[in-house]
Order: sequence, then structure tokens, then C-alpha cells
Amino acid sequence: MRQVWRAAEVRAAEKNLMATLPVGTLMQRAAAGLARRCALLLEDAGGVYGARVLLLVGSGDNGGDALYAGAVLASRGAQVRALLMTPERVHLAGLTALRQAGGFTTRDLPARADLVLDGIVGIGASGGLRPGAAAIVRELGGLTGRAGDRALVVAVDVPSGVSVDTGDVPGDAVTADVTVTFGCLKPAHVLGPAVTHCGQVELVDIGLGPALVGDPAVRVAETADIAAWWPRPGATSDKYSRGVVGLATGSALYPGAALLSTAGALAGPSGMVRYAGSAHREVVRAHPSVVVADRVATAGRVQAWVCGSGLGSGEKARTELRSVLATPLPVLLDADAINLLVGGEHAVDLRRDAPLVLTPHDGEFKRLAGEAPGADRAGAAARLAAWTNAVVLLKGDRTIVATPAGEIWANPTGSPALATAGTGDVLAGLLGSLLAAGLPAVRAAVAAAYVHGLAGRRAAEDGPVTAPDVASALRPVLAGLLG
Ligand SMILES: NC(=O)C1=CN([C@@H]2O[C@H](COP(=O)(O)OP(=O)(O)OC[C@H]3O[C@@H](n4cnc5c(N)ncnc54)[C@H](O)[C@@H]3O)[C@@H](O)[C@H]2O)[C@@H](O)CC1
Repeated sequence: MRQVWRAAEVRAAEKNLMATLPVGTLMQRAAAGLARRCALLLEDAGGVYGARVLLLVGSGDNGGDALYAGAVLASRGAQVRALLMTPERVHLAGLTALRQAGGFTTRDLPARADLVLDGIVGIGASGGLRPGAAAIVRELGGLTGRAGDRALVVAVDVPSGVSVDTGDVPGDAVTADVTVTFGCLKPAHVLGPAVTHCGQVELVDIGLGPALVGDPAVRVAETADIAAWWPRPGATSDKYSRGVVGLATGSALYPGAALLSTAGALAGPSGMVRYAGSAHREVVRAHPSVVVADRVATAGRVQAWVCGSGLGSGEKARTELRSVLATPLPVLLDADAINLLVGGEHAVDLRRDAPLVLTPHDGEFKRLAGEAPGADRAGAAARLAAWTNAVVLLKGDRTIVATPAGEIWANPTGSPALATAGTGDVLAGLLGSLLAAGLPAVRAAVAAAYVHGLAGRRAAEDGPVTAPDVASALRPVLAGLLG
């Protein structure tokens, strides 16, 4: 699991660490790592010697990092120019180092650069970019290097213009090929639209780890976590002991949702899938191993329920929702079931001790919470989780999982390919299967989002993606993941 820390927590850790080290040590470590990465990029693009490097230098330490890294590149023969955003306020020691190494300052954006180092602003940013910096950032795409190709852009710590703590991008922002960050990941590296501005994120160890204390703002699961959590059958397992997942999904109008949630559930670790709903004939025809009924009340025993995808909004749908919420079992509510919660008619049913998982997309989130997730998607998901006492999986390019206690996970495997009808039904089924197999709700949500994202990517390798393609990709993805 990777830990992600907000700017204030990073600052506090840096302050504690700096108290134990000679002045400037952390910045030297940061700049050395930054220069190393830039040199590697330049070596791949024709060499460091003679390369044109443009430093965009803001007034803070982020600019200082860029100046020191520029000094290293200048000492290796690169032609380094620094464009100072605020010449009256600049990291003086950094500027001196650059000049001593043979670098210069410039007043204007040059026409050519092989590499641009974005040190306008880092974790000290407040609000969107100032107009002067924003104008320069808009011009960056036009810079070309010695082979006539686009200049490489390396962001120092975070791309300037993104909101460090939320991943929002409120206005103009640098789009980097590589972001070199120091000490730990920040939310902008893993959340929201900022992620696409970061390019490849590389972490330079400056020794901050032990100084970061308490709970991280955000967590990111890695393959090893998913593999460790994923329930596997043992020698004495049977179909019941592996968990049975019940699906109250689909309807006469939307039989496809039933089929897709079933396909998702069948790829999961539970030993059996029961389907309860109007699409039972279609389900058993497509998936003969599924045991079907037409109502939740007659479905038989399960260890977790998935309810909502394509369920409809009539009285029958309300009855089925009440039935699953009345059980002492983990319940996942998706799509129509989330919409049925709007208006508070089921508030009493929601008072339950067993785990509840909600999987809204933005529209469902807005209907339920009364407002769109907004710029701080992780914060919004955590508020809804606390309010509903549920684990909330907020779907998006970077799906977020939040718990009522405020634990937040960012899914790293998302794919734009998943933005197509029915993929959420597949996710709901898979997640329900993990709940039925006994995984705690937060892990089930994190693991399902992770695997579903990989399946979306894999399906996209073969062309435009439909939800059945994602369901079909789950099994090979899991084979690769679980070995
Ligand atoms: N504190 C430390 O120990 C270390 C800090 N490091 C670097 O220092 C950075 C943080 O430095 P600072 O705290 O000086 O802050 P920054 O350099 O990120 O930004 C602060 C400066 O930018 C200006 N500014 C704020 N918002 C702006 C906006 N929207 N548009 C344009 N200008 C804006 C402010 O006037 C302020 O002077 C990190 O991101 C990292 O790059 C690294 O050297 C590692 C060690």
C-alpha cells in the first residue's frame, strides 16, 4: 500500500526532519534526484551536453529545486536558461548556484527547448496560477527541441496549477511528461484530473518517511495488496463455505443489468451466485451455474446482497430493497437502489449494523448527497460515507473508496474505457462476490475497483470496449494477478 500525504502534513514532517539536519540538506537531496531524472531523459533524447533546458522558476523553494537541478545540468554542458516568474523574489542561493555553473536568466520564453523544468509552484501553491504564470504555461506546448519534437516537461514535486490536496485542476496547469516528487506522494498524484497532468510520477527518497506520522490522507493499493486480500478456496472449501452472493438486480425492462452483474459476480471468489429478480430466465440461460428465483424472499441463503443495477423504481423494486436491507448481511447498493434512497423513504431501513456499500457515479452521488462531488472528490466521498454510515465507492476516472471513519483510497487502475454503459453492473457483481466471501467492505471495494480497472484496460487493448468485454477480461486479469 502506498501512502499519500497532504501538503500540511508534508510540511510538518519536513520541519521536524530539517531540525535534525544541516540547513539545505533536504533541498539538496531533492534537487540531486531531480537533476538525475532530467539527465536520464536528456540522454535518451540526444545527450545532456548542448541540450537546451528551460527552468520556470517561481518565488518559493519549488523554484529553488529547479535552480539547483539546473545548476547540475549546466555543469554537465547543458544550456540552461531560467525564466523567473517574480525576479524580485527568487531563491537566491539556487540562482547563484545556477550562475556559477554557467546558467543564465532570460526574460522571455524561448522558441526552443529540449526540456522544461516546471518549478513555478509546488506544495506551497494557493489558488490557481497567477495570470503571468498561466500565460507561460499555455505556451509550453509550442516549444520544440533539437530534433524538432515537442519539449519534454518535467514537473518539480507537482505540476504547477493543480490543487495539491484534492487533485482538482481549477484552471491552466502544466501537463508534464514526468513529475519528480520528494519524500512521499501527494493527493494530486493519485486523485482527480490532476493525475493526467502528472505524467509518470517518480518519487525521490529524501528521508522523509519516518517523520510522516499518523494516518495518510489517501492510500493506494498495490498488486501485492490485492493478491494478499483476495479470498482463495482451501482444500476443505465447498461452494457454501466460499460464500454465496445474492443479486437483486435487473428487471424485465433491464435484463442486461442482471446478466452483467451476474457475470461480474461469477468472476469473483464466492462459491455460488444466486439471482433473484424478473430476469431470472435470461440469467440461467446465459449462466447455467446460477441458482435463480424471482424474489429476494424466495432466493435462499446468501452471505451478501447486491441490489440495484437495472432494478427499476417501482413498488417491487422498493420491496426488494427493503428485503435486502432487513437482512443482517453485508449489502451493496448500486444505481436504482441508490436513487430509491433519495427522499429518505428508506432511512429507517438504513439503520443496520451489517456493512453497507454504496457505489454511486457522479449523477447518483448528486441526487443522494444533494450536491455534486465538486472539486474535492475524496472529501465529498468521505462526507457521504460518514452521513450514510456506508463504504462509498465514488466511480470516476480515479475511483475513490471512502469509509465512514474517513479512510480514503484512490484506485490507480482506472481506464477511460470503463466510461461505457453496464460496466458498473459488472463492478457491483464482483464487489458483492468479495463481500460474500468475507472480505471487509473497504477491502472488497478497493480490490473490486482495482481488478475492474485492470479489466477495463485489458479489454481496451482489443478495441472499443463494451461491458461484456470488461466482464470477460476479469478472469484473465485475475489469473495474472493471483498467479
Ligand atoms: N521544505 C522542504 O524541506 C523541502 C521543500 N522542497 C520544495 O519546496 C516546495 C515548497 O516550497 P515553498 O513552501 O516555498 O512553496 P512553493 O515554492 O510551492 O510556492 C510558494 C511560493 O509560490 C507563490 N505562489 C503561491 N501560489 C501561487 C500560484 N497559484 N501561482 C503562482 N505563484 C504562487 C507564493 O507567493 C510563494 O512565494 C516543495 O513543493 C518542494 O518542491 C524540496 O526542496 C524538498 C525539501
